[in-house]
Amino acid sequence: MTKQLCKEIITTYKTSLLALAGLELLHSLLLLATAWQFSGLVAKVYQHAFTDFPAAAPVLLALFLMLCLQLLASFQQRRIIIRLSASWRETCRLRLHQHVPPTSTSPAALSLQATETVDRLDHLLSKALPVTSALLFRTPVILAAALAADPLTALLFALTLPIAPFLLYLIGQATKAASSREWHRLQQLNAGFDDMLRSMMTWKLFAQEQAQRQDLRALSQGFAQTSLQVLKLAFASSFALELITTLSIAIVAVSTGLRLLDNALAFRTALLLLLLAPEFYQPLRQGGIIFHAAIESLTAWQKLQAFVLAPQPAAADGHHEQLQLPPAIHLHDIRYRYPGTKDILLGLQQETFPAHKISVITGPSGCGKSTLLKLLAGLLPPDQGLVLLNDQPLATMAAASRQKLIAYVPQQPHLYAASLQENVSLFQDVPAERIRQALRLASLDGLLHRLPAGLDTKLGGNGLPLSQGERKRLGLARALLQNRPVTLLDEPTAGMDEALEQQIIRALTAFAHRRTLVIISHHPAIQAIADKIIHLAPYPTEGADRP
Ligand SMILES: Nc1ncnc2c1ncn2[C@@H]1O[C@H](COP(=O)(O)OP(=O)(O)OP(=O)(O)O)[C@@H](O)[C@H]1O
Repeated sequence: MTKQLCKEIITTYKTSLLALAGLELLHSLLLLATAWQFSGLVAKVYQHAFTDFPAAAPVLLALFLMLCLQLLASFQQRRIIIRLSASWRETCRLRLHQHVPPTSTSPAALSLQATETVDRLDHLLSKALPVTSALLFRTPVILAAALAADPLTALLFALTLPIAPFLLYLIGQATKAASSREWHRLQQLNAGFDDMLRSMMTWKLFAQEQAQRQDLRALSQGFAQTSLQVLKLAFASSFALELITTLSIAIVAVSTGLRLLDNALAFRTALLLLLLAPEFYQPLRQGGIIFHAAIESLTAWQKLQAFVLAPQPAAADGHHEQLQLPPAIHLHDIRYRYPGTKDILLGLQQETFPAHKISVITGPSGCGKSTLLKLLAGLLPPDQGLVLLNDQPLATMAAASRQKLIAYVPQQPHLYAASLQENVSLFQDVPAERIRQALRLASLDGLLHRLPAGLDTKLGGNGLPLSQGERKRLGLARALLQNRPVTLLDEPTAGMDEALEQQIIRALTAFAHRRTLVIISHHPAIQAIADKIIHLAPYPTEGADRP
């Protein structure tokens, strides 16, 4: 899993990572030069080599410049890392958006993935990346310098270095499981809270808020406990690493100090080693602090990788240009069962929705009419069989081609927190007159006149809420504006009065000319304009007799 993530980041951000590596190397060499210069300065002061300040001025100036360059290198590294992390999170969100299955993921789970989960990846890049680059460049540079200056200290560095990673490995095993548990609890809490907010009115009506409150409290406590467990482990790992690195520095200090007393080591070399020892162990120290955050990031990555690593959706493949329009839709031996359910919901041997015609689907509630419409729209792939547009299998068409051919209006169209114009045009640049015309055809001109800011009136979110019927007609206006050769409508007139239904029917009859129109409806008035009526029967459950 980590390997795939690393591969993805390395291939996407090769140039930034190379720049980062170069800066880290420069930073390490500057650090070494500063320590060397500083130890030389102190040694000369100690040996009274400088008689006055001007004699020491060039060395001090060189030191100052080196420190400034170090700061500059750090600043640049930080900039690259922050940009890289922001860009990677943006990429993840875009891919999540591209690959979200339209029907099978709950909005709560999705919003958690798009916000909290993606943000947790930041720890990995903004915290773990600097430590990794320091371990890869600074540690070997200092080790090589120590080897040149004093092989015994280099040996001490080399012997104490692997203790910390080994310890982290042990702690990591425990942290991984705890982090996973914490994540699971957070998802439960999120879903519970989302559910409670949606059903608040119902709970109040049935005086059940108290029970809900208790459920939510139990979920929150569960999450708090697992979070505390993770924090305890994080504290233990940081403490263990601090202890080990401090002891290691102390061993190096005692060894150099004793040999200095014995005159086995020059003063300048001893000072240089003492200056370098904390720098050598610094990445390991930081490793302890970021280790827990990195595990959290990896747990988050587990949830995201299926979306992020999925192949990119192909651009329009020209299928929509080759088809004779509007296409007829043919079904061949279709079977569909929702993932996680026991029984097949839909089974159709042969069915055709003819071109230039209105087909109406009817059938008892729950028999799978809306599911069939989603199969026709290509939003759900059948488990078995083929959906063909003329002779082209829908499954082999690029999503972009499908979108150019098919408009789908669900039972409850979503209202975006945006203007009426944007809600109808779905954020496309469309002349206002065409939007007004679509609203007129969908019998929403009355609403348009009532709205204070006309097409610019904000809807959804904190804007104006629409009635169920208005929402339905807004979905219809979208489809009329999109003007696709295949238009699929799920109960477009449900809940409307007769007069309104007649207006919609007139608009649909005119619209159906030169299109393949498929409508789910129980209404006799809609069935009266149908060229073909398809009665969908519930698919027999296992053990029952097939019709
Ligand atoms: N995402 C899903 N996962 C599992 N089961 C689902 C899912 N969506 C729908 N179902 C189930 O599939 C069955 C058919 O649903 P569908 O909405 O297609 O029926 P319908 O015939 O359109 O019903 P209605 O006329 O009441 O709108 C229902 O029992 C429903 O619970």
